[in-house]
Amino acid sequence: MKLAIGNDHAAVEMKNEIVKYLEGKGYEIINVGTDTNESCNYAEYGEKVANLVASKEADYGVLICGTGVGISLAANKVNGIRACVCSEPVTARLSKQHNNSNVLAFGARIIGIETAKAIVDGWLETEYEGGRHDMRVSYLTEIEKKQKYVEK
Ligand SMILES: O=C[C@H](O)[C@H](O)[C@H](O)COP(=O)(O)O
Repeated sequence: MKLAIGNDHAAVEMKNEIVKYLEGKGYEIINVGTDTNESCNYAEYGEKVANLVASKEADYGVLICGTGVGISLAANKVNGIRACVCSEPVTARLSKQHNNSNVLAFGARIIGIETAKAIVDGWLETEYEGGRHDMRVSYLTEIEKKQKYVEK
């Protein structure tokens, strides 16, 4: 499985740990995050990962910034992306099972590395359930198609 990973300056160390952890488990990683502590814009990295997932160059995306919020907001602007910020594994699992999330986000300033690993494990191990959730998840795509308010 191919995973795209992105991060801003707040999450370089955690990104490196997570990349090492996931590579150790056999995942192929496309790292498009920053590798320096120089202040940068999380939105650029959320966009990069989202585009890799939307274009199917990656199966899933993992995003890390200070809180996970800004970088997931950016990813969710890309059509087809369902990015969820999770600070514990139960929400991460349910975001896949019920919401078919395709991008996982969390905050390097919010959680520790062991929680981050548990969140990533739970999310990657869980499958989308389908069934009653299909029409709800499909409606998210319908919202994208209906979008008409463009901020200039
Ligand atoms: O949602 C945004 C992220 O948490 C950023 O990592 C954070 O805003 C960066 O903050 P600072 O510029 O103070 O390092």
